[in-house]
Amino acid sequence: MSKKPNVRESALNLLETIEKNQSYSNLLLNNVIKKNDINAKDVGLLTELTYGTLQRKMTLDFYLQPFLNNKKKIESWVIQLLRLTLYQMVYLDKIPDRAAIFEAVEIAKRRGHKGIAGVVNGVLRSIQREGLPSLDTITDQAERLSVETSHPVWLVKRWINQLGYDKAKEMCEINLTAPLQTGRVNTARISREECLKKLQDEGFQVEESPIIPEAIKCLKGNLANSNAFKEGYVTIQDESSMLVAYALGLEQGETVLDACAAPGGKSTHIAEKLQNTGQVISLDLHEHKVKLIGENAERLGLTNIETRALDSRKVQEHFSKETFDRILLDAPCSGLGVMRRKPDMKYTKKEQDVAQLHTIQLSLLHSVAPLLKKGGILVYSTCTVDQEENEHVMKLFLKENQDFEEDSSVSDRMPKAIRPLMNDFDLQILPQDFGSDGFYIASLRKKV
Ligand SMILES: C[S@@+](CC[C@H](N)C(=O)[O-])C[C@H]1O[C@@H](n2cnc3c(N)ncnc32)[C@H](O)[C@@H]1O
Repeated sequence: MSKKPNVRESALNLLETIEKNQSYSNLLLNNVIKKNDINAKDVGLLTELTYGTLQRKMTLDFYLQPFLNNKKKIESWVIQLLRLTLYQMVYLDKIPDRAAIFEAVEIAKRRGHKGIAGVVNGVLRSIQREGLPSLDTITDQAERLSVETSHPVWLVKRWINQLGYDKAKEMCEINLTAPLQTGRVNTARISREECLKKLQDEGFQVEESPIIPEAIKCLKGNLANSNAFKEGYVTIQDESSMLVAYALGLEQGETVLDACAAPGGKSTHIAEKLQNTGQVISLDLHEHKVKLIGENAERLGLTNIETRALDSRKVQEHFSKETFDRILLDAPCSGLGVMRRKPDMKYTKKEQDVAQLHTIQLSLLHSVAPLLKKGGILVYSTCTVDQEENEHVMKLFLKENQDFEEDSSVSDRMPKAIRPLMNDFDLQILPQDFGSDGFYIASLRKKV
């Protein structure tokens, strides 16, 4: 009978799969936890080891490099094992170095042979003896920040150019920390106070968000496992995403198009804000994704959402001009604002991806624009922090669509705490602003 892998072996297996398949770390981790029925204590350690090692990959490689110089070609699983162990030695106070090294050597013996175990032991003991190489040898500012915070140098340079060094540095640093889980209370069914009470009675450590009236912070536990979630009182959503429904300035009874809607986080928020009146038409490319919107709506008891699998670049074939009071385009994007949640993205994204997205974002905007009623509001949002996908897209769209104008009243609709961050008609949230995802929201109005 095969023995269940221990936590470090599971972390090693995960790191290998993530690197080979370039699969999303968050999805893989959840699958492994479910499949191996890992207990709560070990889930914490497995998450820390996997995410931590991934988050710090480039820094760990910088530290390892001088100790690997004279070694013949080392297999990739051994490199992963060295990264994983060095991560524990450098960043985790609770695990003594000797325990981390002992475990690594045992894994190397089981997975490889005595020779490999000897290499692993030798490299780790040398680091322990000689200490880590100094980052001060890197003189270029961008390169140093890249290695120090484990972000590709093209991205660091891009952020320094767009935001300045200090903001770029803050963002790289916060990307190394674990995000807090936040939830959105379904105010069509329950007040925030009552929902908090329900969750507290279930043993969750939750509190009000000071930023958004219907948001809660979950300090301990996973809201997805709560009865309040299963019974449709709460949805797991980042606070930045919750601002989109505010920007739309919804009024009861309105007809709203959500053109890129799956899995339905924002559609369901809109439907809740409409208090189950009006109609939300939620589109996404594929049937299986659209199904998720329906499932979420059902869980939340929302009956004002209609879903369709559709390429939103073809919406004009399906809906008449000036059908909708509000349109949301929560566009496909590079996701550079959510790197904390998906650290593997740091190493898989390429600079040319950003330029390609810009084209589809604009074409989606052009397609949905005629469907908006005169005087209606079009909100464009992304979970990225890149100007090319955000401000530049807006600028081009406005230039080519003279029947739209910047909607400077959007600030009045936002929660008070957000207003100081707003520009005239748009808002770029950085993860360091209040700990939420990096996110962009712009509001445009169709001229009357
Ligand atoms: C940022 S996600 C949407 C998240 C969603 N608004 C939410 O809050 O749950 C972008 C979505 O756009 C969809 N998408 C990409 N291209 C599309 C297109 N041409 N037509 C419709 N949906 C598209 C993707 O499938 C993806 O689900």
